[in-house]
Amino acid sequence: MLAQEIVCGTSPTSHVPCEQMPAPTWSEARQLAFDCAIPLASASVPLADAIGYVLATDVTAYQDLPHYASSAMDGWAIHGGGPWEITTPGLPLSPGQASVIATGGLVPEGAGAVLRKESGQVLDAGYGLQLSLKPDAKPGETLPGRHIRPAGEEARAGNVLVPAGTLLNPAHIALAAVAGHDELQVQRKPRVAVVLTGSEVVTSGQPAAGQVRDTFGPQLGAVISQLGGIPGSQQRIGDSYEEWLSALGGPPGAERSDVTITTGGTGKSGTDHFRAAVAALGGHLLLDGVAMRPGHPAVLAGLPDGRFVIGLPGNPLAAMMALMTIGEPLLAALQNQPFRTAGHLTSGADVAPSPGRTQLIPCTFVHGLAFPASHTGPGMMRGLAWADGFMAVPPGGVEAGQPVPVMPLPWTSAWTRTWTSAGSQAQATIDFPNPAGRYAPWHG
Ligand SMILES: Nc1nc2c(c(=O)[nH]1)N[C@H]1C(S)=C(S)[C@@H](COP(=O)(O)OP(=O)(O)OC[C@H]3O[C@@H](n4cnc5c(N)ncnc54)[C@H](O)[C@@H]3O)O[C@H]1N2
Ligand code: MOO
Repeated sequence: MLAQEIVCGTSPTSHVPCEQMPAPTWSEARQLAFDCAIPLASASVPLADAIGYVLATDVTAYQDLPHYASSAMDGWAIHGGGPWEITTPGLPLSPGQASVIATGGLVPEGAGAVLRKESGQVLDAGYGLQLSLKPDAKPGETLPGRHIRPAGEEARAGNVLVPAGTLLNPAHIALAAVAGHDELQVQRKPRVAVVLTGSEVVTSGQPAAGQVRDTFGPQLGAVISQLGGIPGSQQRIGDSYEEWLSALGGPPGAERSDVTITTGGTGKSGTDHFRAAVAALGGHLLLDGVAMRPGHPAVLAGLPDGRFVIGLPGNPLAAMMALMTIGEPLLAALQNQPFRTAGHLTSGADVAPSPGRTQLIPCTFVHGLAFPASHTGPGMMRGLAWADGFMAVPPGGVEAGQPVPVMPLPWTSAWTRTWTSAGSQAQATIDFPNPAGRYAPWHG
């Protein structure tokens, strides 16, 4: 859903056309992509379906957890120090009485403790069964509260068990079930359609000269899911304006996406139609180019029906860096997730300056250092394939030993340990919890 105030470029207040403004920096572009969306509506879903969604409303305890005092052992509920006369289970106990109880059973009124089976012995006393402590029973077995799980020891009625904003994992769902919830209110996930463009793009086998093998079709669905979206339709078109118009307009009656990602056609040649098609559909550009490399021609637009369109450049690495710059914060905002700022690691190598633009370089994280990968040209996938994240090297470059902004990739363990398990917004700042592991902590 589009935010009410849509801005372009670096001005927060005016509606200056994008082309008249300097391209925003990488950080500004990320912030702008985040700020231009408001969260999608929430919906109530059955517990099991809520895993992987962001919780929209706190899950609270309807009653104390556990809601009654129960036995932690198989044995006897006892009143007093023994020996005890064994009575009917479930009835209130008077001093000197005991009754059989199973693990999880309701502790009867009057019971001060539970004597576990191994610690007691039963004799027929003639007038009834009598329970006594075994001589080898552990000390303290009859002390008040022994082997009783008191009511409310896990939570009190009204306590917040899972705060709104949490990305729900299976254990959260189990906790909600324990607390008596049947459905949870979750943030709707954005539906993301993909339009792959380019008549030179082929989808199988080895491409001939002048053709390229499609790198986006096989990976984008998974990356969209990893960013919290629901992959929708995937359409392939050539390079004509008519095809662009009809693909962005969408087939009549088709389920509308919240976001459409296009690939290619962000340049300004005769076969690049992103901007013209958006304009013809009554849309407007929210971002037109970013001061970064690769990926500088990336575009973000809004259509009158509330849809966002992300224009990824055709070059494969450029497209993925543009997706992390624009798509990642946009999808986070639509899901009511916090804005994710870059962390910092120490650079393991010098990176030369590139005046006026941020260099996005796939890198590996080794013992707290970030090492730029090789094979990171805008059209290459080889460097990214082995990377843990990417460096966002400022225009002035970076020297080995200096801190450099870094971000994890959605498919690496670094991402899992920083962001997808972040829970509440307050916990969502980047912090590696395992400094002893391969990934050392980020510097602030
Ligand atoms: N005169 C200029 N030319 C270019 C500029 C510029 O500033 N001035 N910028 C260059 C940069 S940087 C980029 S990035 C690209 C952006 O190009 P487009 O978004 O218009 O993309 P295309 O021209 O359609 O394709 C570029 C490149 O990517 C290949 N491609 C396209 N789709 C796929 C796919 N599905 N899988 C793999 N590869 C794909 C396509 O064949 C081209 O090689 O413009 C530069 N030019
Ligand atoms: O920005 Mo292009 O994205 O360098 O390949």
